[in-house]
Amino acid sequence: MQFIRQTEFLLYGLSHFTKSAFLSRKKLFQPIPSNLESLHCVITGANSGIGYATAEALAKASCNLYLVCRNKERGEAAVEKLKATCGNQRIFLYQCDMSSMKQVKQLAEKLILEKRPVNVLIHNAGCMVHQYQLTEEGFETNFATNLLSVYYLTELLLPVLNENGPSKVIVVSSGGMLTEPLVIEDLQMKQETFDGMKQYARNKRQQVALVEYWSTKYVDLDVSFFSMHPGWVDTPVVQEAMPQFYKTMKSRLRTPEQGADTIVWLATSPCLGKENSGNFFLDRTSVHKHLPLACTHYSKETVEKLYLSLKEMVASI
Ligand SMILES: NC(=O)c1ccc[n+]([C@@H]2O[C@H](COP(=O)([O-])OP(=O)(O)OC[C@H]3O[C@@H](n4cnc5c(N)ncnc54)[C@H](O)[C@@H]3O)[C@@H](O)[C@H]2O)c1
Repeated sequence: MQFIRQTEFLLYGLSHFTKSAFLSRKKLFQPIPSNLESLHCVITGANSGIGYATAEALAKASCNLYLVCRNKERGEAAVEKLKATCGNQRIFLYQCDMSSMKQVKQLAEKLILEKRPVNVLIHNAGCMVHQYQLTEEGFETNFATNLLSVYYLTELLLPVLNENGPSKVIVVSSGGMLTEPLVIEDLQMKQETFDGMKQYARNKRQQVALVEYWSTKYVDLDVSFFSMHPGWVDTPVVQEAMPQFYKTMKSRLRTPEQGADTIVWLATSPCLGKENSGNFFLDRTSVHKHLPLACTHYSKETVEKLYLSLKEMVASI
């Protein structure tokens, strides 16, 4: 089955995730407006790659930005560069290691205390760590960064998002999730040989399922939920974590700006709301979450179990 999934994924990716696929679809895209002062956007992992390109496009669109970065110096450099190049002074830095739930909680508390009227939450920070590595709190690192923090920060900021609605939660997932079914047991891969790439793809599938779940659970809140795939993009994470893929695909990879395009569109388009909540996007289009032969479908009950496991894990933080 894994062979079928990988082959199907590769063929689909070569025709949909490359730079040329983006350029052919871009012809239909409308420009992003430049007067979006009413948007208050939190972006995690905002000092490099797709996160930085997202911040740059939103800064040019006059949005208020709260950049969440792990490293203070790199975060400050990103803020200064954005202010200088975009002529937007409403850009603020929040230092947070997203693999630490304690820090994620402090981040949410700070945003609430400072009364930041957040109405867009972009979960962009992500990692693919190949070694089995635990955080200080005892969580496997990929799981903590890619999934648990996404769950936790969203839940903590929901009251703020609702109060300042219509709001959007955007999760930067990955097409790699198409190669994995929804795993809800052994979330930290303790019971099998650790495989960082597999864990990353599982986390990305779990993100997509969680977004779907939130869209039905919080249907009465003034918040919509979206997941997306940026395409195959030339960024540090691809260079470092997937060197062979990077070497083979380098000339076909998208620029970070091209990868950020759908995130920026999701954040800024007034046409997106409850009717599209829970959907998975690629190149400004809602696309399917499963490959035809991959047998990756799951039930709502399964996602609910995942949700409850995550809830239990952060209960004592
Ligand atoms: N590049 C691609 O081809 C591709 C494809 C699919 C999905 N994605 C996703 O896009 C997102 C952005 O990745 P990118 O390609 O721009 O790579 P990147 O390495 O440039 O960006 C990842 C960002 O996340 C931050 N980050 C990682 N761990 C963190 C932590 N514990 N706390 C705070 N920040 C942390 C990094 O510092 C970095 O700024 C990721 O979620 C990634 O999974 C990328």
